[in-house]
Amino acid sequence: MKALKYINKYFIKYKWRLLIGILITILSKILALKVPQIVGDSLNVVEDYQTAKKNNVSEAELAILLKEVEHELLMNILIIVGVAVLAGFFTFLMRQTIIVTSRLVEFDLKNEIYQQYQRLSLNFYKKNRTGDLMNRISEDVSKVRMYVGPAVMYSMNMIVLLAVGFTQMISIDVELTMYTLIPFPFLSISIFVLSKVIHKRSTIVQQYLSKLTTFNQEFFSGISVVKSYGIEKQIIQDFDEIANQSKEKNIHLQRANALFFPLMILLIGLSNLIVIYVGGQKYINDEIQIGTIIEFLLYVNILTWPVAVVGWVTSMIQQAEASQARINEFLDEVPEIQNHNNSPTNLIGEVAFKNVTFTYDDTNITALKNISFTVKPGETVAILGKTGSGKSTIIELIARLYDTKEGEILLDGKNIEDANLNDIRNQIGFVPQDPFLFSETIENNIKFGKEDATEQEIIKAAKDAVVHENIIDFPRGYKTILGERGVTLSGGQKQRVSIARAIIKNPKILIFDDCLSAVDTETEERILENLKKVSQNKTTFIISHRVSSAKNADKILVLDDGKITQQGTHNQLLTEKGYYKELYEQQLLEKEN
Ligand SMILES: Nc1ncnc2c1ncn2[C@@H]1O[C@H](COP(=O)(O)OP(=O)(O)OP(=O)(O)O)[C@@H](O)[C@H]1O
Repeated sequence: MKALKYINKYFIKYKWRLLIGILITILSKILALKVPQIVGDSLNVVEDYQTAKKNNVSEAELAILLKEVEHELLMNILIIVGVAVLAGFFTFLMRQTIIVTSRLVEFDLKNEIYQQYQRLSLNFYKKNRTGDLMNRISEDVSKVRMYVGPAVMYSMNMIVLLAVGFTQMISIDVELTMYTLIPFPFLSISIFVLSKVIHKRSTIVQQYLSKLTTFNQEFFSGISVVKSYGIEKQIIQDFDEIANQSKEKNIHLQRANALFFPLMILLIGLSNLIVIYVGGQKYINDEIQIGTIIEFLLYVNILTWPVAVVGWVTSMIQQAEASQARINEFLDEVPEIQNHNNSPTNLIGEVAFKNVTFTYDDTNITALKNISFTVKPGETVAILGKTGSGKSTIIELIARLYDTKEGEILLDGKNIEDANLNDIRNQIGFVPQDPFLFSETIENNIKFGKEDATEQEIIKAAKDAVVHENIIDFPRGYKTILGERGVTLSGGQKQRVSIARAIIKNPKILIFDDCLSAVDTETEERILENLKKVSQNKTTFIISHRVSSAKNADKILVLDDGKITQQGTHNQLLTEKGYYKELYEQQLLEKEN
């Protein structure tokens, strides 16, 4: 129950609702336990009448007795009906309070996990798979809800029924109660052992469920690769393999689960036999009345459910414990990138790297080696270099997606880690290498950069990104829905919508990570021309493999294996022997051909 302690704060938050629910549960169970007593009394009244009949009581007295018996039976029937109606009403209220509380806690917990997901850094998402993330916020939270709602409700049921039921039984006949109780310790021990097995097996089942979700999620995301390589058969085989393993683990779990009820029924049946045998002997010896035996049999049957539920509730709690432990693992994760400053940071736009060396933790690849450069506010910098030379790493550090351990990154002369994280991200317009668009309208995808953007602003941004003409060609224009259920944009169109999204933010720093790779050189020219206007007073980073994207930049950095090998303007670099000049000549040749 260590992990589930986390949920206590929600019990406190909803204490009144829960307390009322628990009170109602107690009332409804006390009422339900009145029934055996009334049935027992009724039978005893009938038996008294039969005894009187045998004892030669006069006709007149018998007639009066019969009337009394009939009256009492009628009253008892009415009471039983009344109790049933009231108990039903209380059960309804009990669900309305306790089960509704569990839904509220489920909602809160999901929100909490979601907020933590938002806080966590990029590295966390690299280490954990999407299917697993989804499973913990859905499947695992559902398991925890079962603990907060049904488990609490049934536990209360059980405690009240057992406490009140046994008290009533003992008050009638201590010896008979003791005999009736004999099977219960066996029941508790076997439940305990079984629950442990169930806990172990359900943890494994949960892991397999995560595996399946992850597999499917990746398959759906990569559907075009799967289809184009024609590897559906292989995928089906892989899926079958995981699904089969998952099925085996589930069957394994169900085998243990299936033992619960037969075990309960066996031991409860034993209790019934004991009541009939011991009770019967006591009746023969005139120690108890016939109604008492019936009353005991009813008690045993009423107590069957709560005792049977012990096992269910135990396994529910253990499954919730396993799930909450998985949830806590993520909730306890400290975001690698922390905000150390809550006061506002307004960027001017100077960016400087001072002897920055950066190694990725997961791969141990040193992507940047002793990098130093300074970019003045409003300048445009182009970064060129072979693939894997560290270009994207530089801009990921500027957006503080990672923190560097060696060297310093300065924004406007101050260490980037001392700036307000939220503010710097808000003042950076970042177009990633592989742009992601949501299954939403084009308009909303562009507005993502500025929630309150007007229609004019959206059109202006789209025009600057040279995508406006493409958008208005769609029948629904800016209202065209993208993604799974909508239109699929070409690679170049996606890049340009993504550029519009960055431009509309009107940020202080604009970053384009090789985002013109999928557009033809003519469109590239037009975009770059527009960007000249847009990026006035904005520090702009353009990562590219093309000289055409870099040639107008105020400064060009050439990277090789994490080091800056050349630095200067287009004209300066053309006078030097090196990667830039080679690239220029090679691309010039390609153009001519
Ligand atoms: N998230 C990451 N985790 C671990 N290693 C990474 C990560 N991202 C990049 N690397 C490694 O760091 C090195 C530099 O990568 P980076 O993406 O910065 O290069 P790049 O110049 O932008 O390449 P490209 O032109 O292909 O985009 C590469 O060796 C790469 O494998």
